[in-house]
Amino acid sequence: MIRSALSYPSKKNLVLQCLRRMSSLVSTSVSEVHPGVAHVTMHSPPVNSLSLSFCQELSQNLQVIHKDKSIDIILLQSDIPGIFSAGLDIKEFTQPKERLMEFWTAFQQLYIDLYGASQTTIACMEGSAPAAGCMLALSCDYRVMTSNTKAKIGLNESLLGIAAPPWLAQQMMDTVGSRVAELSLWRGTLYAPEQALAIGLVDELHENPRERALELAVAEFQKIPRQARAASKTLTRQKRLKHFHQERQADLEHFVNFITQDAVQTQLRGYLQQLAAKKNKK
Ligand SMILES: CCCCCCCCCC/C=C/CC(=O)SCCNC(=O)CCNC(=O)[C@H](O)C(C)(C)COP(=O)(O)OP(=O)(O)OC[C@H]1O[C@@H](n2cnc3c(N)ncnc32)[C@H](O)[C@@H]1OP(=O)(O)O
Repeated sequence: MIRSALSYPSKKNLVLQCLRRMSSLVSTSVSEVHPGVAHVTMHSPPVNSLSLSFCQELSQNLQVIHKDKSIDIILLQSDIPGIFSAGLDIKEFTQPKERLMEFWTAFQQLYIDLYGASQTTIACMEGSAPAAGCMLALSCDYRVMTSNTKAKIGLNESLLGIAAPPWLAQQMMDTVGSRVAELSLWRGTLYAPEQALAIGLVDELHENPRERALELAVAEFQKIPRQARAASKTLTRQKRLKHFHQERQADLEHFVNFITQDAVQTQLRGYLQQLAAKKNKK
């Protein structure tokens, strides 16, 4: 039987709660929901867009959990209805160079901390996950998405006049195959849940992704020896991570050079205006 977080006022739980209270961190919370299973919950309204501080905070929380040997499964979720994460905070793209570098470095680190986690990670998506929101999901080991057709997932960067970084494009290729990824990337396709399931971008649809993820964690994944799960991950991810570390500095320079181009900045401003206009029409 699955019990609620409050049923487990374990030492671990208290440590995690104290850590959160002691820090000024506010956009993510961590709680042990079942022995060995931690929820990492994103709550940065309105849309969980990944700003510099949000990336840093999420990373910091993941690093705390990584060191905690009592946690072997992480469930990544959002408490904003209809949204998993809107991806990178587009306003960050218009900042001065120093800040852009800090921002991208934090985003790279978040990828390392999530994709490279030794624990088993499950993305519980109750809403949309465009672009870097999709990166968060792709970095997890398993993806459960809502069956609500309003939710969308995919890499829509091309529609902003930009392109996904090579390592994110690679994650898409690893997950759905080269040809589907290639088409998705240049079209900027955002998939409805049934389509995402059909191409293998998500693993399961469920009316209640949180409930399903916890059930999977306890009834299925925890039954597989922890060290075997971690070793299997190493088999498939180590090469990618090694390459990423080798290319990290070049990736940073590439990002800054690309995003500061006048044509790109014009496109991004136009995209932000489209978002605002869409909101005004509601
Ligand atoms: C070889 C070439 C190599 C190139 C290397 C260069 C690398 C460059 C890489 C750049 C990588 C980018 C990855 C990204 O993540 S880009 C971000 C992409 N994200 C999006 O396009 C999402 C846009 N948002 C939406 O589609 C919708 O908001 C939503 C998530 C579906 C939610 O819809 P909903 O109707 O609920 O909400 P609203 O649209 O009304 O939005 C509410 C407010 O939130 C603001 N908003 C939304 N998304 C973002 C965002 N990503 N960043 C900042 N702000 C965002 C929106 O403007 C509203 O704000 P307001 O209340 O102030 O009006």
